[in-house]
Amino acid sequence: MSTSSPMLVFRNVSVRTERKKLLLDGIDLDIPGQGLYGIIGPNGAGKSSLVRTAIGLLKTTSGEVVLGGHPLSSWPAHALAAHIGYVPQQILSYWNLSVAEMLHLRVAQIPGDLIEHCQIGHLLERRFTTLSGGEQARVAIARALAHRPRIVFADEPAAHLDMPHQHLVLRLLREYARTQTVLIVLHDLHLASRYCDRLALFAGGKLVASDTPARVLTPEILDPVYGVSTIQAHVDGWTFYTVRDDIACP
Ligand SMILES: Nc1ncnc2c1ncn2[C@@H]1O[C@H](COP(=O)(O)OP(=O)(O)OP(=O)(O)O)[C@@H](O)[C@H]1O
Repeated sequence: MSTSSPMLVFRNVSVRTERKKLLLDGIDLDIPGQGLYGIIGPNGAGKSSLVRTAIGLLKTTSGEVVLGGHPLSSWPAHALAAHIGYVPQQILSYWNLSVAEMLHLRVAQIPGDLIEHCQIGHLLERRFTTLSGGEQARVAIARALAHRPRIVFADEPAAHLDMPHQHLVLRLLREYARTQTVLIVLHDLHLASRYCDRLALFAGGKLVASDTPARVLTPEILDPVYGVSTIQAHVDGWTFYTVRDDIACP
């Protein structure tokens, strides 16, 4: 399939839990065959549910997810595992493995440039469970990219990272997205505006807007969704976002 065709398509996708709670509500979205695609929105908006549905961890109640031109439901599990990389929101390891052992579960030969780019060379012999949150996040990103998947899902990979490592990881994912598809959940709107090619804004399980960062990150669109009055500051060509302090958070 060419990089110009969509890599991932949601066609009128709704997802309900067994107790009938609506997690996603009629989502129509095309994710291109390359580029860094940001998913933003308030807590509980449905961002993780979208990612979990895209990789088959949540089943659609109606509508269809199409991955690489084929219905997600038709993908054999081993082919799906080879095609995608996933950085979950909560990174868990149930075994007392070293970082090198964890990565070797994915690939026989760990790419040296990936170790360098994720800055995890000094962590390879450490037990994963003893790492700090930021160190675990960098290992999780290396693990997600190690087998060169066609599409990567990263659910808040920047959440535990300090400022330099946030940019390190965003640059790494943007570089990867030059030829592949990367879908990333972000809360930091500055990072979203600076690194993402396109953004999809979610609220209450619905897709509110899907466009370039400049077109989505406007007070007219953000304020009703976040229930606050946003301010944008422009410094050195970058845009930074915050809220006025004279209003109550929702
Ligand atoms: N299995 C489930 N059963 C019941 N409710 C669920 C389930 N999974 C998610 N939810 C609820 O659905 C809503 C969307 O959850 P989701 O994790 O997709 O939000 P999110 O946008 O990723 O939020 P956050 O920014 O807080 O991580 C939340 O209210 C959540 O509590």
